[in-house]
Amino acid sequence: MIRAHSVETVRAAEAQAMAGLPEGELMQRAAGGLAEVAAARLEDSEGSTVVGLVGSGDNGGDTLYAVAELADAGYACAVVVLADGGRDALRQEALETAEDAGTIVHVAADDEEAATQVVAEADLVLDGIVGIGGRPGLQPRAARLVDAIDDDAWVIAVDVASGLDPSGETGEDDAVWADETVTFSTAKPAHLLPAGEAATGRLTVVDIGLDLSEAVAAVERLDYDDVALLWPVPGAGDDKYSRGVLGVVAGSEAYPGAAVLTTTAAAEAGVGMLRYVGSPTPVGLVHAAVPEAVIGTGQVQAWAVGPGLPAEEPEPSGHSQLAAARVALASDLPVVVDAGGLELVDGPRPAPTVLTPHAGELARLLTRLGQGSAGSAPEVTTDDVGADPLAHARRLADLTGATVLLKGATTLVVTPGHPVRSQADAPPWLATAGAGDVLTGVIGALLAAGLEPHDAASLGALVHGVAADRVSGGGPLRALAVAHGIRPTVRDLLARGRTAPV
Ligand SMILES: NC(=O)C1=CN([C@@H]2O[C@H](COP(=O)(O)OP(=O)(O)OC[C@H]3O[C@@H](n4cnc5c(N)ncnc54)[C@H](O)[C@@H]3O)[C@@H](O)[C@H]2O)[C@@H](O)CC1
Ligand SMILES: [K+]
Repeated sequence: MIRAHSVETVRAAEAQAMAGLPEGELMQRAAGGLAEVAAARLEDSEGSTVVGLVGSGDNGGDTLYAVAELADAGYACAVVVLADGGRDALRQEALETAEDAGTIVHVAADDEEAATQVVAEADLVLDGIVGIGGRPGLQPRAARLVDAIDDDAWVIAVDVASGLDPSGETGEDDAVWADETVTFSTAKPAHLLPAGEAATGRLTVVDIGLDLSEAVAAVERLDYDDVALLWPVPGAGDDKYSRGVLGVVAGSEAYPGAAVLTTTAAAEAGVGMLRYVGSPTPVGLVHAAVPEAVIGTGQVQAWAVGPGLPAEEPEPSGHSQLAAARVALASDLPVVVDAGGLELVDGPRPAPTVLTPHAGELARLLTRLGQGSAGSAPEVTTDDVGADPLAHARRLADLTGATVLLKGATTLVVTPGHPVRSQADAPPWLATAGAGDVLTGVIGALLAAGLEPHDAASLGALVHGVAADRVSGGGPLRALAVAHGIRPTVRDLLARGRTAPV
């Protein structure tokens, strides 16, 4: 699992580490790790010129010491001072070390033209304008210099891409767009959340010795090795019932395929048993495509409700299906609710619940629930959710007490009382009709096996994304192929867990 810690947590760990170390030791470690990564990238790209953009804080200090090491190693190095107050505002010892090693110093406020030229010519740029002490946005001069960076240059953000909100709460267009971020001891929320992830680029964590083992993470991301830890694997004493029975209420005369996709994915995820509830056309299709499924209601351990369910415009043949959906939602069993099923959600349920909206569905649901509780809450739009996905997912989680899985290039899983999970495993090709139905089937299978909603949703998102990646192989995919990719993906991820060193 990748964990990101808040700025406050990192600063506390830093203070604790510094208490037992000589002054400046942490910065030396940070700068040393940074210089090592930079040198490796220069070697790979046969680059020779380095520019550090430096601000007044410790982020600038890290950068100055790293540039000094690169200058010592023979690279042609310059720094561009962006701190208000120029040279005097920098850490003097760090500046002297860089200059002694042969670094040329330009003060942007004194000669912006010369500074712009040196930036434009660099093969590698170290962004040390601001780090975790930064406020969102760049000052105009910094923005102009960042604009001057050559498209072919390798841009390394030191700790956090300058201009981002380190907490990843608010998005910011005016930020350094890094190819890589070198951060220290732990990821920061901005690296893993939609508001900052794209500007972060590749994330490289350099260990500087902060102890965060007991610290609560602000954001988590499951990785491949977590599958073996979390995936429900049957034991010798299990039978189909003990492994979990999933009831699927999905598909309709208008959208019969959703039933096939959801049940196929649940079967591929290895559910103990499947029950399917629907109208005649999808029943026929499920019968043919997933012969393992039992048609009709019966005892289940969890429900998957909603893909292809026209809850707003019920079909004449779908009344008993809609009634089954309402019974499932009113039950004390775990439920994953998607698409049409979300129209039936009217507040908290007393049992484990996963809601899987995309941005538009989340906006509609918040508008509806917000109006219900506050009387005159303003309408929430899809654009509102797009601009601030985490806050809106949190709002729905708070209103319903449910786990909210907000789909997107980065999928967020928000459960009250848990660190946010953020998964970015899928290729953009997965943005295709039916992909959500597959995800619902996988999460349903995991809930039926007894996983907590937070784990079921994030593990489901991971496996769904990895399966899509494998199926795509860099090209188009279709949702049914992703559903069929779930089984080999889980098998290989479990095998990876068995062979991983203990
Ligand atoms: N906390 C830690 O554990 C460690 C921190 N280190 C480095 O120290 C950094 C944090 O240093 P600081 O706390 O000095 O803070 P920063 O270096 O992030 O920047 C703070 C300074 O920038 C100014 N500023 C804030 N937002 C700005 C903006 N948008 N535009 C222009 N100026 C802005 C502030 O007024 C302040 O003077 C980390 O990101 C990391 O690079 C490392 O040296 C090693 C360990
Ligand atoms: K930075």
